[in-house]
Amino acid sequence: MKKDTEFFGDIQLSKKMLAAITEMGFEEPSPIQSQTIPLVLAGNDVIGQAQTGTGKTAAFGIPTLERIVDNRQIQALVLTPTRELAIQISEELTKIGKFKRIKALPIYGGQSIDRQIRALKFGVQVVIGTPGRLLDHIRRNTIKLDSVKTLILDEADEMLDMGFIDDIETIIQNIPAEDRQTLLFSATMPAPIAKLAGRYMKQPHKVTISKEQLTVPLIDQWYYETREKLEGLCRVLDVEEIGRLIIFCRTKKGVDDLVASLQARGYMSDGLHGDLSQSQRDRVMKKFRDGKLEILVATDVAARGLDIEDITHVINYDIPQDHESYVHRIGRTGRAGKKGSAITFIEPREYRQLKIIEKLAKTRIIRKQLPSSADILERQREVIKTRLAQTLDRRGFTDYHSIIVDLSSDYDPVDIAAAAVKLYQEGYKEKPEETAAPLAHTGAEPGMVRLFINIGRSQKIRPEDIVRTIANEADIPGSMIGVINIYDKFTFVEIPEDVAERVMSVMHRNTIKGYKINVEPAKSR
Ligand SMILES: Nc1ncnc2c1ncn2[C@@H]1O[C@H](COP(=O)(O)OP(=O)(O)OP(=O)(O)O)[C@@H](O)[C@H]1O
Ligand SMILES: [Mg+2]
Repeated sequence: MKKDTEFFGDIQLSKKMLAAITEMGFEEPSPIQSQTIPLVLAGNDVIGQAQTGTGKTAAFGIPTLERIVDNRQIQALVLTPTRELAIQISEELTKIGKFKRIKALPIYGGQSIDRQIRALKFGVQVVIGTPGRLLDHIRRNTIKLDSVKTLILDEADEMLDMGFIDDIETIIQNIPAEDRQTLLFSATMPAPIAKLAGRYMKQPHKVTISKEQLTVPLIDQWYYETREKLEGLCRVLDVEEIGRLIIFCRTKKGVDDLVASLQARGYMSDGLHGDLSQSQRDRVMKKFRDGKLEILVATDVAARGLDIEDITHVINYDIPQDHESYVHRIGRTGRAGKKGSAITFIEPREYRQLKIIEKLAKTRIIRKQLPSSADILERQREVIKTRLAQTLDRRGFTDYHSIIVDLSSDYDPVDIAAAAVKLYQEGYKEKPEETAAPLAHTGAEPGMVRLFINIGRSQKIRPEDIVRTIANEADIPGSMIGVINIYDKFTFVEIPEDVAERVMSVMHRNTIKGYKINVEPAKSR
């Protein structure tokens, strides 16, 4: 007889299932997977708790999809707290169910309901949804849940949290109770959840991986105490070797403000929060996943479940409201065995709150001093060294040989090279980002050039002062100068292209009301 099962660790799975997860690069089950998959396959209710990034999606996904039969009825329903997570889980389940040809459909608010209705009519076996939109479909009678056998609450504690509980109960009431299997998964399971779960679950098996520590040991965790968080953040961004980064803020406005400040300083960043349109949310997430965006600034909407490759750092620009939020936020890095760094900024009065989080998350968050100017310089030197080495390796600089040959009759070659680096470093200091094109037109009207003016801590400088100074120093009428945008410590002006060079050279290292200012072309994002 032909064998149609194979082993994943010591779990017996169908060949089709094993082929799919092998294609996904899974060789061995993770601890939560080896403990929960057999229980779920046997039809049990399960509460699964394991650290962030340890494969909980596949822990419920593999056995649930393995039990799905070949018809076009909804047999499994996954509830998630956010739209982005619904999309992500739908993608992962589609991969897991690839050879079983399982149709999974994400259903969430902000997306055309008609399109969802058409897809549901076509017939799918797994639905992954956010509670609000699911309720919508239930009320419109556009979704049939009477053949659902498995209900999964991913991020169960968040789902059962006060805000969601009524919605969840209504959804549960639409699923036949007799043969319903219920699964709860999360990295955090506060005690009251187990009690609540008792209402919906039948003799649940509780599986807990690693009781000692809620956070992942591969994540380095530290904090900075400062009253100047923006300045501190920029220093950190200048010294840390960052691949991809999520910065968490407490409020939507906080996200918008920080994005504006970072963009103005030339850091490629964009925001994600609940007030954006769904198409904006999708666009930002796509850019971030595709590596076209280095810094994602977000509210807690991005704290749970998101699995994005190579996030090297998570920064809590605002301290999280509780230890659960801390655990989930920092868990966006250090996933699937990779290393990560989690940095928290606190103001002096938030020290106690940090200590409470540290204690409840059963972790260690060490204190560090903000990088000094010397650290930043040191890092710039390293970057220059790397770039020089790359340039040397790539060749293509022979055009410049004659300069060196000419100079070497009078100077030592090592001195010439060092002087070239100094020249570069001085330029580099003024333009921290390599993308700073000379006189960038970033966002400016045709024929105009936008300049970025950093006025440091000199809060007393008003836009009129800036316009007057530029007009006087560069000898152009004030009416030619447009003031674009005013933030705390910097502002943009737009000036005609043909006077840009002059304004730049006159204004460079000038002062306004005795304060030193810094003028440079606005950088493209
Ligand atoms: N057995 C495995 N072998 C290799 N990689 C795996 C395995 N299981 C899961 N992964 C990968 O590990 C990553 C993290 O998995 P997943 O998103 O399911 O974590 P999680 O436990 O749900 O985390 P969170 O608590 O943040 O939601 C994913 O990229 C997933 O594809
Ligand atoms: Mg998850």
